[in-house]
Amino acid sequence: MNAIAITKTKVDYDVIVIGSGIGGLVTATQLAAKGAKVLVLERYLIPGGSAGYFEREGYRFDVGASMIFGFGTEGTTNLLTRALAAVGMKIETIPDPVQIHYHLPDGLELKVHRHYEKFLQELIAIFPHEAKGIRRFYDQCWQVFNCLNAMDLLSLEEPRYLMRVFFQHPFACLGLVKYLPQNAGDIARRYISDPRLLKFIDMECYCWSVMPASHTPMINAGMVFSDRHYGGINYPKGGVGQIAQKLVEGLEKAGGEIQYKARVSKILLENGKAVGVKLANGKEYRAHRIVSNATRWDTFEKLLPPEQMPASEKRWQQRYQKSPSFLSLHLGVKAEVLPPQTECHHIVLEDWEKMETAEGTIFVSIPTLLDPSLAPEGHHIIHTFTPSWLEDWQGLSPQEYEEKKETAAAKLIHRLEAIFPGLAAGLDYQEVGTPRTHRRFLGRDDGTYGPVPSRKLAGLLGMPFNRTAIDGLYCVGDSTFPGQGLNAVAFSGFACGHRVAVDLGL
Ligand SMILES: NC(=O)c1ccc[n+]([C@@H]2O[C@H](COP(=O)([O-])OP(=O)(O)OC[C@H]3O[C@@H](n4cnc5c(N)ncnc54)[C@H](O)[C@@H]3O)[C@@H](O)[C@H]2O)c1
Ligand SMILES: CC(C)=CCC/C(C)=C/C=C/C(C)=C/C=C/C(C)=C/C=C/C=C(C)/C=C/C=C(C)/C=C/C=C(\C)CCC=C(C)C
Repeated sequence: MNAIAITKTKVDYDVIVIGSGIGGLVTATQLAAKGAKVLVLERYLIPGGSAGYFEREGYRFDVGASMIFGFGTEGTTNLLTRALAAVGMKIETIPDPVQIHYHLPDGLELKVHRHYEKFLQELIAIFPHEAKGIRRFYDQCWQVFNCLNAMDLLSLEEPRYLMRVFFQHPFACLGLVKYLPQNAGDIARRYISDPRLLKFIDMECYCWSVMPASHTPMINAGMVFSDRHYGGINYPKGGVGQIAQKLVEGLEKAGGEIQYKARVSKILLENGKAVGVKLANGKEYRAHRIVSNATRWDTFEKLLPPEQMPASEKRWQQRYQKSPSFLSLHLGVKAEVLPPQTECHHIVLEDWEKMETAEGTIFVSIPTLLDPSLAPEGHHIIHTFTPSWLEDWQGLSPQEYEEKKETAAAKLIHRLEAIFPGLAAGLDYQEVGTPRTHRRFLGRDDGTYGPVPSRKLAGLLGMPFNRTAIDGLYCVGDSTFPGQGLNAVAFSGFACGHRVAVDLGL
């Protein structure tokens, strides 16, 4: 396919996408499927970014979490299924019967079953006096989800789409308009008063938004708290890395291109318009539209001159801050370490005061319980991670850095012995990642997990869509509406692809 020729200067592509995270790849595949000439530039060796993988001694580890939303088969919110289908791809998935097994302070033990009513019964059995409030809160989440799940999910920056969707689903649209400025904590407090139950709701939010309920947008809570029972949590066979691999396969089949080890060092501007990119190796490519899947901090402070940062970006940086990064422990363990009936995902916290502190909450994923092929026979993967800030890992000598990693890993393993007795003795392989690792391999400023509100905001209202103040430049991924999460960045990719396609007249 030929690039659309508008200017006299040679234009190599219709669209260049910087980065092959799931946000970037969904944008690229959506556009390639519509006939655009697309190039994806990825600085690393494989695609996927936070949803990538690495292999060591017979284990295939997911870089990020293994709890995947968006692989349902019904409705419109199954965005990973739909993104793959758009380029003729499909992934076999394995359903997870329990989203999370919580191990919380004061013996609060609870499983979030895929079956909604079973989850509610388990929660109500612990808080019988709040039975009504529990139902009313989670039922409101369903109202949000049902609105979203009724409509085509595309760019909210495209007036003709908004008009169409409003005429097709007026009540669903008005429902969403009502929830857009709200946070989950305010709605929970309307129905629930038990402080311990409210702390539980905080943890329900924190474990994916890294913010308590008061700072977690209700739209996102509605998606997560309902889709886990609707489409469910489904693990891609062969590991999370399969999602990006298949999207790349589909991209190439649709005529798109991807280059690895291609680090973009600069977005090229002419008369204030983004017209191309320059790679670290000096090569330059030009395109009609540039999409950045790097974080907004990386895009506007490193790929563009920071002294020319648009006022809207400065305002965004005041509203949102970088969430912590993670200390990640990738463990290979003997199978007998896991008690029978162990669930795939766990959250461990011993003291409510520490939920948001560094190395407070522990997240655990054991993907081999769903797909045993990811580890050598008789072994499992235990991926455990906990919030950690870059500054705690800076200014260390190589030896001090190694020692700090060892100490932090030993502390985590010791805490995990509470749910997996014998873990330390059953270790077969161990690799520790720090915020420095995330910064280096994912190219994310300070290794951040993504933006979080720096103060209480009105739900999702402050989160920017895909267009930026710079003509021809778009952002996609978790620093755009609606934020972190694979299904969330897939939405951002659908929206970005849609907006760019309309702008290109495709
Ligand atoms: N369970 C889950 O839902 C789950 C699991 C894993 C990851 N995640 C989420 O995925 C989201 C991230 O997705 P995303 O699409 O925003 O981005 P991403 O950070 O995953 O991907 C960005 C990509 O851009 C590349 N890149 C950065 N700068 C570059 C440059 N200058 N030149 C070339 N390439 C460059 C990086 O190498 C990376 O591959 C996060 O929110 C994360 O939490 C969620
Ligand atoms: C027209 C008118 C009037 C109006 C209009 C309105 C409208 C239409 C609106 C619309 C809106 C929309 C579309 C929206 C959308 C949204 C979305 C899609 C959202 C999504 C979301 C998602 C999410 C948030 C997800 C997330 C997830 C996550 C983050 C996950 C994570 C996980 C992890 C980390 C795990 C951990 C744990 C353990 C391990 C335990």
